[in-house]
Amino acid sequence: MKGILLVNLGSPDSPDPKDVKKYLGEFLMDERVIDIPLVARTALVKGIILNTRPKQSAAAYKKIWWDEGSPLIVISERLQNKIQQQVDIPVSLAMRYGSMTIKKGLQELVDKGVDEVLLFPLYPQFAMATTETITVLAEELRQQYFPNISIESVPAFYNKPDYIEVLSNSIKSHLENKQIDHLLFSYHGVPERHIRKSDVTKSHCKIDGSCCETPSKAHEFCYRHQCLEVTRLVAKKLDLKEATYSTSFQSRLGFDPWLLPYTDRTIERLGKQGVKNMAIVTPAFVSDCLETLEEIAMEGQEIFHEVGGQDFITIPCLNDDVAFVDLLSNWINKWTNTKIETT
Ligand SMILES: C=CC1=C(C)c2cc3[nH]c(cc4nc(cc5[nH]c(cc1n2)c(C)c5CCC(=O)O)C(CCC(=O)O)=C4C)c(C)c3C=C
Ligand SMILES: [Fe+2]
Ligand SMILES: [Fe+2]
Repeated sequence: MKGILLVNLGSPDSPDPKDVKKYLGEFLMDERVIDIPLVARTALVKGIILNTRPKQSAAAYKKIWWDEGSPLIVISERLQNKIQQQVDIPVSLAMRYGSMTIKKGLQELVDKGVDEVLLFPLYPQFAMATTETITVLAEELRQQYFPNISIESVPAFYNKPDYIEVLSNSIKSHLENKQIDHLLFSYHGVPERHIRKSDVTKSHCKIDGSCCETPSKAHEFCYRHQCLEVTRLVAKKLDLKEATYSTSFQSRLGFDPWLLPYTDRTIERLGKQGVKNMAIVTPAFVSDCLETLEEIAMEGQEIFHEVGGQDFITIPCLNDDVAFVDLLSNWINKWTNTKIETT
């Protein structure tokens, strides 16, 4: 029997610094997130980051935490429940980090009689630190604990026309009757090094002005290309004029060069250049989370107001919107009957 495992990033069990430290320890010790040799990674994460960051992150989590729990997890559960109502096969939910493990999710499916799993990383764009770490871990767990099941993974869906349509419609509906001067597409950042590492051609990704627009096999695994494509395709669909939108990357951690331009500096620059009303959309996240509710909706807004900006509209993620539920359920139903199309 077929079954679905939706996988998102995960959150701490609570906004308590102790739980945040445990969660960050697991997350940042992942070799696909902080991709340096084990000894250096341990020294950096356990010796430096975990001594200071958990307190700071816990304070941020406290600002956005809901009575039901972490927004990212609550929203992912709502999505799972709504999809389950539209498909005939079992749908489970797991998180890459934290208590809702992929192992438990696979076990739940196996207990229901599933032996063919469609692994569905909830990320529109491929990244080593998201899609790849999920698929690699799921395969390791399969080999070790579930050798009698098969796992097929849903690839990044950043350029699927029906996804672009749902995203564009969501943006349009949130901007209805609003006068905005600029729409910023802010994606989670990654270190530039991750882009080069994921380049299957080993020579295409120069992270310059043009490589991401020059067709290449590398783009199947190029996070930067896939982010820029989402912006381009949505802008085309919504007929946005060139100077009225742009792309930036948020949530930088550490001192390595990450993808440019940075979101916080872009918001500041836009405000200083006289943009009075701006909107911001975050298409690397399908569920609202710390990075959208705190870093963008709170910190981003504060930066914009400090430099003279006025209206700052944060467009919610697709979350459990009916159109997004229909989209994912449609893809799942197609796979249930045949095989899902790959990009
Ligand atoms: C959308 C995809 C994401 C990518 C790519 C990504 C890369 C990445 N992240 C860090 C470090 C942190 N990320 C944190 C939170 C966080 N990151 C994502 C998504 C991506 N991360 C989400 C959805 C969240 C929010 C989780 C939630 O519970 O709401 C954090 C924790 C918060 C903080 O202290 O800032 C860290 C740390 C790195 C190093 C990285 C590298 C590629
Ligand atoms: Fe992150
Ligand atoms: Fe590129």
